[in-house]
Amino acid sequence: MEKTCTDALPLTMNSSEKQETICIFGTGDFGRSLGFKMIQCGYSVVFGSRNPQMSSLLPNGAEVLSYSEAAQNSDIIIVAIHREHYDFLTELAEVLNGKILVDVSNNLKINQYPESNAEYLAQLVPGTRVVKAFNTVSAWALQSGALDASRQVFACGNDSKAKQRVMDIVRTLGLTPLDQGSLVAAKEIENYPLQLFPMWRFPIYLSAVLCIFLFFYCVVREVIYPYVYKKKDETFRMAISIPNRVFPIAALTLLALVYLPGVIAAILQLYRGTKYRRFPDWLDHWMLCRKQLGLIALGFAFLHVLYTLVIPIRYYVRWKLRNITVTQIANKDNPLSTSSAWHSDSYLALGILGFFLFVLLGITSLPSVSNTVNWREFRFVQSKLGYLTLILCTAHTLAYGGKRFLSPSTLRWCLPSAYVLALIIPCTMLVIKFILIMPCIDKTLTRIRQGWERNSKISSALNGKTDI
Ligand SMILES: Cc1cc2nc3c(=O)[nH]c(=O)nc-3n(C[C@H](O)[C@H](O)[C@H](O)COP(=O)(O)OP(=O)(O)OC[C@H]3O[C@@H](n4cnc5c(N)ncnc54)[C@H](O)[C@@H]3O)c2cc1C
Ligand SMILES: NC(=O)C1=CN([C@@H]2O[C@H](COP(=O)(O)OP(=O)(O)OC[C@H]3O[C@@H](n4cnc5c(N)ncnc54)[C@H](OP(=O)(O)O)[C@@H]3O)[C@@H](O)[C@H]2O)C=CC1
Ligand code: HEM
Ligand SMILES: [Fe+3]
Repeated sequence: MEKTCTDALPLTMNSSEKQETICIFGTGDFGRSLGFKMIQCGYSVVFGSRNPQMSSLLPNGAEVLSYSEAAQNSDIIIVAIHREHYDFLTELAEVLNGKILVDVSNNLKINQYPESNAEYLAQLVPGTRVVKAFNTVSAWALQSGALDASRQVFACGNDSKAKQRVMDIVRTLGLTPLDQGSLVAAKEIENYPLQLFPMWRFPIYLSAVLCIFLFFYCVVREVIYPYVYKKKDETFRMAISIPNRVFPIAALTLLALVYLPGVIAAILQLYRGTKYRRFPDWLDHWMLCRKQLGLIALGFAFLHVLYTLVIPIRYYVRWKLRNITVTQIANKDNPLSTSSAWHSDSYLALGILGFFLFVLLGITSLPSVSNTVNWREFRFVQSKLGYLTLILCTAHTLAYGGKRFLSPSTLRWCLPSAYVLALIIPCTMLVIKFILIMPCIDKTLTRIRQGWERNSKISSALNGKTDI
């Protein structure tokens, strides 16, 4: 079992077990934090610095020398210096010859330089073996131990032995090394910490546009229309009842958009008669951000449930109930309508069941949970239960609308009730999916997915073409 150091107290190592000496160039934030962590894990650390006497705040137990003296103490040198200050390393070429240089640098902008910092370092001191690593770990996380977000260390390098040595150090520090191949991958690794939720951008924009559109649609129907025709001020609806239309409709629409690409992908494969041609980029990207779409949809569903919980305590609802009670007393008999009881209880029950499965989908997408299930189990939950969630939530909305569906009395300026908008994508989707799972079609699709091709001659000629 490999020894790794999590956040243990400095280990007292007897001399025989002393681990190798690591040299760190630069006594700045990152150099100091990495040195501190390394000493904690039993390494001996020698810092290289421009002013060894002046360096303060260094972890105790560390030695600090000039760069060239420090380099002679180890064959692994971690260059904790900004790329802009690499030039002086050419003067150390002789003492660095044959050593492993670990480039930990990041840039301020994506693709700031034509080549990666690691490749630039390899050009500056060609006699060394450069490995890229540690740039995705923050100095603060190293120091505070809060490594949850950045426990993964992407590593790459042309010399596999050197890369292995560095990855062993990563493991000893309790981090997770991910081998990304040769030094060519350094550019991507350097861009990685600069991206800001790359997979969330499209889903967030789409959700924002959807919510804004739905909000104004409901304001037109439920605030402006009554004001124009009945001079009634219903602006208070913008606080609870309109958001409690916007959020559930957005939740249902986004949930349908999670499963729509799978349907489009299936239709594409049937149309092409093969699974061996790439999906168009827009479909690829859509497929890749389904998780984010699904989680945003779940967030909206939660909001909808919270807004629904407060319905009975709303002043407006209590005022309405009081009025109904008064009229009921006035005209005495008002027998229970079992059909209305059935109607309201059934749509609520469908909503609760749909929401339960929705939450289950969200839980299985937590890495700690999805890592414990195999691919088939994951797909069963995400795909099969996902569709069941969609069916239940669509049925909940249909039942909620009941007989009002598109009845002329609900149209306002020809605009149907908002919930009708929620039904467009899910119902279309479910109808197409229903057709796709017809045995005759499903059998062909399954064969295609198992590698059968309608006409391998034509498709081999077409192979590699990307779009339709
Ligand atoms: C709350 C929530 C959380 C979610 N979390 C995640 C998550 O963590 N990770 C995630 O990936 N998704 C997540 N999703 C999105 C969604 O549940 C999954 O992507 C789900 O797998 C989609 O199922 P599908 O049947 O539409 O598509 P898939 O099962 O992915 O299939 C899509 C298409 O891929 C092709 N295909 C599928 N299987 C094969 C095969 N064996 N051979 C060839 N082609 C094939 C077919 O064309 C198929 O139509 C989440 C959704 C929600 C609502
Ligand atoms: N800070 C962080 O969280 C992370 C930083 N990194 C990377 O680590 C490297 C160091 O970052 P960080 O420690 O924050 O930077 P700092 O500016 O805090 O420290 C850089 C160190 O480089 C040394 N250095 C050598 N030559 C020069 C020079 N000409 N001008 C200035 N400094 C020089 C200095 O050490 P001395 O004075 O002893 O010579 C200085 O302390 C960078 O490449 C950064 O991208 C990567 C991941 C996270
Ligand atoms: C605990 C679970 C749920 C309960 C108790 C519930 C309850 C309700 C209630 C009471 C309404 C009527 C709201 C009103 O008249 O103001 C409603 C409407 C609606 N619900 Fe739910 N719901 C649940 C879950 C869901 C989920 C998971 C979805 C979709 C993903 C959803 C989608 C909708 C939609 C689209 C409407 C119509 C909104 C409108 O146009 O007014 N609901 N729900
Ligand atoms: Fe810094």
